[in-house]
Amino acid sequence: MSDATTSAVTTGRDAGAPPPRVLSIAGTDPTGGAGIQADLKSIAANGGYGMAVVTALVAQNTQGVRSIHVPPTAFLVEQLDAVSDDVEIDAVKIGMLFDEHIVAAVSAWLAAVRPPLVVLDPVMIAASGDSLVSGEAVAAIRALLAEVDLVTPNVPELAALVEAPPASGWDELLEQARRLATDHGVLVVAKGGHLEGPAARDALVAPDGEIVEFTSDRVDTRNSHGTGCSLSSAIATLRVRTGSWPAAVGEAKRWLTAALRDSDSLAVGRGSGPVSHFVGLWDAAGSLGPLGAHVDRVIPGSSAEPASSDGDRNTPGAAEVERAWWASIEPIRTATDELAFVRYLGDGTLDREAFVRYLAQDALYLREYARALAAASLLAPTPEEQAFWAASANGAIAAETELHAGRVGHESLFSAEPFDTTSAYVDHLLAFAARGDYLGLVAAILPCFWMYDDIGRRLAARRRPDHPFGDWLATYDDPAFAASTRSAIEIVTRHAAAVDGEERERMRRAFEVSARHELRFFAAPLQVPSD
Ligand SMILES: Nc1ncnc2c1ncn2[C@@H]1O[C@H](COP(=O)(O)OP(=O)(O)O)[C@@H](O)[C@H]1O
Ligand SMILES: Cc1ncc(COP(=O)(O)O)c(N)n1
Repeated sequence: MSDATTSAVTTGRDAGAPPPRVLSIAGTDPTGGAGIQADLKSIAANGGYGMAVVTALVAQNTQGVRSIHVPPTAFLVEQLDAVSDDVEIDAVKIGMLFDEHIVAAVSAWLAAVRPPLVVLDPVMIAASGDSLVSGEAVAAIRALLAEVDLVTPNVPELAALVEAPPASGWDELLEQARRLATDHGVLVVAKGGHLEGPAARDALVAPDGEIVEFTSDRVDTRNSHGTGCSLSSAIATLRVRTGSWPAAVGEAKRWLTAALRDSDSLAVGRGSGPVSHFVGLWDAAGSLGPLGAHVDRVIPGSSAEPASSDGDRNTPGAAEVERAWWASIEPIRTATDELAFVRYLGDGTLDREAFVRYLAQDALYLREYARALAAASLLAPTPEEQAFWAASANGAIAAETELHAGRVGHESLFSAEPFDTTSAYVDHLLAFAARGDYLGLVAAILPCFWMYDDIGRRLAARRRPDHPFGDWLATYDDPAFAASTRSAIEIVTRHAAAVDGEERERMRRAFEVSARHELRFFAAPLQVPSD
């Protein structure tokens, strides 16, 4: 299994490569929220070409499962062969397998075809609580783990696979995931959707025990039908596109959270409804205006009216801006993750002097960053934004600087000279402030929130009792900072969605330049400063 990060999720299409051809092998949901129907939407929403082989037909809706019809296994094999005899498959996502006969047929097909990537969602129980597997299936699914790259159990599925009671907390969930990963030599995405608490946490756990955590705010909705199906299909698709499992899981979760947030807008069914798979795309399509906008010829005598052509057809919504901007800095984010400084900080092997150099630069940076935030408050068009930036300025100067001073001592901190990388970053921010350019300024401010929050989550997950930088890594795991990051993203992307394309691109460039400054900032402590 290679983790080399190659192509980026920067565009809808990856240069030179066809869209990933992703096959879902799963059951059906006629209401379109789970199973194969959800998989096809998820694959498409994440830039792949979806294909589907049906294991079982399920008469279900948002309220529950009514009955299950399983076609003969021989027909399942015919469907599988029909696909693999003709199409080059880039990734397979396996969902509902229902019984051991289906598991055996899929297992034999995998052994013969050997698709490059296999993700297994070990579906056992629908969100409604109904069982989707028969008696012997769990043992057969456990045996199938030897043939897959990554498995995505929820809390009860993980418990069934490791033959333990369902985890009641995060640490217990991680422990079970570690056991499953080690025992079966498989990557595990342990999903914490069923746990309590304000955050929805998932973790990617490797057989060697390495854990990468992914956290989002818990969306207040009952529309969790098909979240597991959608997540696993997105991961399979994005793994092909990014070449990296952590990037694929992170991107998939980010997309799913946006789709959950928009789910109430769908109004499908009276139970636990589907997520809004095409949230970004529909935001963009919404700007096409009323249906009929594409009528470009009116035949004399017909009653058809040409639709109004005003409005910017390419205007995205805030969610789409969020996704596009984050994707546009994917190579920068990956390069940051791969920096020796970040890796050594995570595994605890970082040289202490380099760590102190980093703290000193960070303290110098934060003083000026606080000024940039204060300027954003000064220029803000609404009292809410004014208050948000002012509170962030306060947070940056007070809490963070205290934190640094507590570690290194005021003297060595403030006697340090700024590195060129620090000065360049600060100058980039303050130039927007000096020009009174609110939109450029807040776009430039955003990566410090967003990238720090993103990297911080992964670093915080590396903590262990004897970690030399353990107390520092713990500071990255701050729910209040995660909440501020979310607010900052929402403020900036809302503005970016409201301006014209040229202005939006100017903002995105300010954002991207700051992202590059973040990369250089993290690289600097291990580089010999130039004169
Ligand atoms: N209310 C929620 N808000 C945000 N993310 C959620 C929520 N519920 C579930 N998720 C996410 O959806 C995915 C599926 O999670 P989970 O509900 O645990 O699995 P399943 O759908 O298989 O039962 C995970 O990434 C989880 O973190
Ligand atoms: C055919 C089928 N497959 C899977 C699920 C579970 O969906 P989820 O766990 O994603 O809510 C489902 N309800 N129907």
